[in-house]
Amino acid sequence: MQDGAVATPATPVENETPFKNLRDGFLSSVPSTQEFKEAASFDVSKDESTVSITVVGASGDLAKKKIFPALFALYYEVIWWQHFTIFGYARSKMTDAELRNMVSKTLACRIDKRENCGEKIDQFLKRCFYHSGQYDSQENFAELDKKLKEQEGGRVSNRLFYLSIPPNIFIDAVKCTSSSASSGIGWTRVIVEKPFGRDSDSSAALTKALKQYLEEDQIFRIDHYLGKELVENLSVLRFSNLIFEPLWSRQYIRNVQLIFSEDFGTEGRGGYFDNYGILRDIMQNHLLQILALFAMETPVSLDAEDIRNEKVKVLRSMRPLQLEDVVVGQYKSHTKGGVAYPAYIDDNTVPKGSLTPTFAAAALFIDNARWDGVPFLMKAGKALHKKRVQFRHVPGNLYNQNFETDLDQATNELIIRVQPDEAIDLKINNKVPGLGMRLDHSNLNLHYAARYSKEIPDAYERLLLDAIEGERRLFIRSDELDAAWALFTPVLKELEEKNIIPEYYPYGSRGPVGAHYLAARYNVRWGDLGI
Ligand SMILES: NC(=O)C1=CN([C@@H]2O[C@H](COP(=O)(O)OP(=O)(O)OC[C@H]3O[C@@H](n4cnc5c(N)ncnc54)[C@H](OP(=O)(O)O)[C@@H]3O)[C@@H](O)[C@H]2O)C=CC1
Ligand SMILES: O=C1O[C@H](COP(=O)(O)O)[C@@H](O)[C@H](O)[C@H]1O
Repeated sequence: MQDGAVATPATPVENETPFKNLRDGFLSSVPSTQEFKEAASFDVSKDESTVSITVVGASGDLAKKKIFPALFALYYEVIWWQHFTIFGYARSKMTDAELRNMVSKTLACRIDKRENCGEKIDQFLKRCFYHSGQYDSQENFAELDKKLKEQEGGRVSNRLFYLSIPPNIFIDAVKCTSSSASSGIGWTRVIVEKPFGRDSDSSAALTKALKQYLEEDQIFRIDHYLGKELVENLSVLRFSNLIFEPLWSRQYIRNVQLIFSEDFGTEGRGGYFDNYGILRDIMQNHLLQILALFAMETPVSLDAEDIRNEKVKVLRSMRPLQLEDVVVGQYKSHTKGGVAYPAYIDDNTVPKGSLTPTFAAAALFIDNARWDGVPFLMKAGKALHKKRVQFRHVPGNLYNQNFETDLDQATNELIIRVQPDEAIDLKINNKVPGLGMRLDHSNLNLHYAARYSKEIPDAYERLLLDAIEGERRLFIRSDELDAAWALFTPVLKELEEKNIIPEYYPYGSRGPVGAHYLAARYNVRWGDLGI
């Protein structure tokens, strides 16, 4: 709490909530065996069944950076299923020992952070195996199936395949998985990584192809932003606080801003990125998902289908993005403090003369009774001056100029910082103490690091646990995906067909000035990136 206004209770909320199930205890403490037994509803058949997780593309960047560390964190925090196996699968030749060595390197940085971590890593690695094969070989997947069966030891087998591979080989891998390596009696689920196509047509084709081999409820389309703590908290903030929900409409909210800013370029991923650009990489998925959660109507229940129904409804109420409501940019080289930062096109995996946007700002509108006329402004960019993802909404002002304050400055704002330093800030106006009447602006804030001692789980931990539990709430349904692409496809086509030249901005800057003109057109000033 800033400005020393009100004392907060000394006991953190986490200590007031007794352990109820594995998720409640998740990351706060490792549950005792007794607690684990009491949480039997978590996995009723844990003695008889097995869970096998196969990371397809195990040699790749995402597997090393996110998936194996998340699996280990789940293992460390949740004791986990008595019988579980993790397989890496890729074309690279590796033995089990080499995979374990690779995984242990990715975990090394965690060792000193957690109690008994080294011991836990050793136990975890013993459950990790590797099989080398082609992504389109039924025979190689049948070999994997055989190895999985050996580990499953005749128990009911539940299998999760995480497709951490480039999109052009998704379908081959799904086909082989479903025909040669799916589980017999238990469930088989497949996590699919973005990008889910490049536009409406390619996305529909991908969905159609996936559905040749899988039912919709077997497909878990991951958008890792939905697994981020502050994005999860958005619905809680909205629907459990009476002070917010009545204000959540055009009547009180002037504009909503969703800002994604990275302080590094495409570094090493230029080949992938150039085929997609920032609108597809960040806006059409991560930012639009946050927008949908922010703007949807109250769902009938917290069930996955009820929430996803509301998200689809709000996405379908939106106007497709118009070319005049988009500004695109691309970073150029810049030297600062004697260090030369490269331009996007200096990346040797990017084609010469590429016009692919690394920055975009956009204004979107929802044509429904709640949001009619409210601009939802998005800004996303790489190689900017700060690393920050946040969104804010700006309600109208109740006071007027008579009180020696800048009217625009005096609006209330709710700022939700997704990362880093997760925080929620509510900007309020208050009177400066004294005999006069002068207004000041202060923040009521919840800074997670100060409020909670527990480590915030990585989005991939939450999402992997959800997929294993069959919880679909945070995964994208195919009709959601169609609705999201319908909003972006026309403008993406226009940008490409008209060869729109991006505005060039220096690496490490605040991005193109065009973003400010776009916001100004809707009478909006971008919020400062700091809270
Ligand atoms: N990396 C990231 O931060 C993010 C990635 N994603 C998505 O996750 C998925 C995996 O990403 P990432 O790990 O970066 O991908 P990689 O490029 O590292 O590829 C993963 C593995 O797939 C195999 N592979 C790569 N290219 C080909 C090819 N042309 N043909 C056949 N096999 C190939 C390689 O394994 P081998 O040669 O051993 O078979 C490689 O190790 C992608 O869909 C990506 O879009 C999504 C969000 C973030
Ligand atoms: O999906 C993607 O997300 C990352 C940013 O993820 P974060 O969790 O680190 O915020 C982005 O760098 C990448 O380009 C994109 O594909």
